[in-house]
Amino acid sequence: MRNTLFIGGGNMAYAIISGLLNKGATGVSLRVVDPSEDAKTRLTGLGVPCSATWPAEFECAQVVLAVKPQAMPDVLKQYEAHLAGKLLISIAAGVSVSQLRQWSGQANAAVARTMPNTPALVGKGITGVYCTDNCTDADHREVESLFRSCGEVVNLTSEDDINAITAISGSGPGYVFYWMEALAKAAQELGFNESQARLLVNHTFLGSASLAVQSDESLSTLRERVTSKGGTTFAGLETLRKHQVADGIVEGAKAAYARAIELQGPKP
Ligand SMILES: NC(=O)C1=CN([C@@H]2O[C@H](COP(=O)(O)OP(=O)(O)OC[C@H]3O[C@@H](n4cnc5c(N)ncnc54)[C@H](O)[C@@H]3O)[C@@H](O)[C@H]2O)C=CC1
Ligand SMILES: O=C(O)[C@@H]1CCC=N1
Repeated sequence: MRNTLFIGGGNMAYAIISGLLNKGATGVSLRVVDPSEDAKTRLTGLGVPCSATWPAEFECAQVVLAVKPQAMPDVLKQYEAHLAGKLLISIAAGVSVSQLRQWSGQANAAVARTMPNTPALVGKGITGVYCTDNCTDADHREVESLFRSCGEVVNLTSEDDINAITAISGSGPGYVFYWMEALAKAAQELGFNESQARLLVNHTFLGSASLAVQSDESLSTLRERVTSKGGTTFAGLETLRKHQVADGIVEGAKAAYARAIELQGPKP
């Protein structure tokens, strides 16, 4: 693995770095630049040096851009002098390749625009990867192995697919936790205490997702297997349908996609 500098050491950088360390990378090949004391404490705890300014002594051919989309223009301007000739690996939602090139002052930068998700923290993430044409085969391999260390990788050939994947798997854990919270609330209303409710919900989602991963059958078939005619699941699902829950999920994902496009701004 190449030496890699992370710009931004917040939640996602922490998740990816944890994955890399779990797969055998060492703090020697990684650095983080982040002015936040919190980030420094957490990353130092992992054995990865984190400094408030660019670590001049650290040589690297690639940087991971892991700051908030709104901070990206200023951050790229701030570090412009250090970025020349480096592979830029962005994880930011709704920040386009052309914006990254413009703000970093490198019209021809090799860029990997990616979209991971928070389950990366436990090695169960999924990351969409789009590489510009001027990325080398070695660049592709580096980016893929970076994200394979924290889960699955899906290679994409169109940049817009990154916005679509943001709406599905990037934001997806947010929708899943929203649903889990609601089911845990129902469990408590039916008399379970908080920790029992959490256990029941955690294992219902974990078990269902594991079953779906291991099964060749469609999601509809798996759902039908649970649903006895005139039984309890049928009653539950009928009520979900009456409340148009499926439509709400589809509309929610579309709203996330629209927001990714909006963050990206007009095409140059
Ligand atoms: N949280 C999520 O589920 C996902 C987030 N992303 C993307 O990851 C990026 C980071 O998100 P989070 O980690 O959630 O945010 P975060 O707020 O936890 O981390 C951002 C970090 O950037 C640091 N930072 C701010 N200004 C800086 C500067 N000038 N130089 C260096 N570091 C600076 C902050 O101190 C902070 O630690 C965003 O662009 C987001 O779109 C992508 C996939 C999933
Ligand atoms: O909500 C966001 O904008 C980021 C990107 C995907 C997940 N979290």
